[in-house]
Amino acid sequence: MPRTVDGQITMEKTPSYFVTNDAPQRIHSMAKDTKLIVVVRNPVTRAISDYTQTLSKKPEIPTFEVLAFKNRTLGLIDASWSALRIGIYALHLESWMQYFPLSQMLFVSGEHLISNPAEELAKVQEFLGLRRIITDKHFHFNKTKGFPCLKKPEDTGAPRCLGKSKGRIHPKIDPDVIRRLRKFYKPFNAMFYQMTGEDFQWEKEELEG
Ligand SMILES: Nc1ncnc2c1ncn2[C@@H]1O[C@H](COP(=O)(O)OS(=O)(=O)O)[C@@H](OP(=O)(O)O)[C@H]1O
Repeated sequence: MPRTVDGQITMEKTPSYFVTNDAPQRIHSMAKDTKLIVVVRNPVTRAISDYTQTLSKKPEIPTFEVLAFKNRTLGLIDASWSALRIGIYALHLESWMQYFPLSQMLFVSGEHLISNPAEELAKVQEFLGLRRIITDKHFHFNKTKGFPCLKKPEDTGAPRCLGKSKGRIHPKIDPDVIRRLRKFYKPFNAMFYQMTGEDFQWEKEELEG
């Protein structure tokens, strides 16, 4: 990391740090006042999204349904498969809590980042001690893509949207597998809500879905 002078904020974004065993201790020994931002999303959707990304690079991999189980007949989920393991947020958060207080962590809802990006960005700006510069005037929802695009309010140019390879279409997964995964994550999600003091409503979202 480069040296940061007064008035500067140095940012680094590596999603895998959240699930890397050595990361909390190493980051803490580098700068213990580091602020941590984690974008979290319904772990079932996250797993399918993760799988979809791998599938786009390696089309020959087994189906999601095959990879998700150690023994499908027994309903034994393979929690060591990284696409599933990453979504056990409570487990990973526990390691970070050994080194950092919760006041130095912000959990951004991936779902809200799409449905209400301005509100989510307001939280980020406040957390970082920044003036609220990015507001709803900076977003334009692209219905075709299903994502908000970023625009400069004073600029008449086209808004900047997610690239072509982003927001991939997920394959249809066996509803029974989805049900089993929801059941699997339920206690871990509850633990995560309790630890963060925030209810991400992933169960409610599923009822509606
Ligand atoms: N701004 C914003 N808000 C909410 N969600 C977002 C945003 N940008 C990216 N995404 C979603 O994050 C998923 C991973 O993104 P990427 O595919 O771009 O990641 S990667 O860089 O290729 O690893 C991917 O999920 P899927 O839609 O399931 O593929 C993206 O849609």
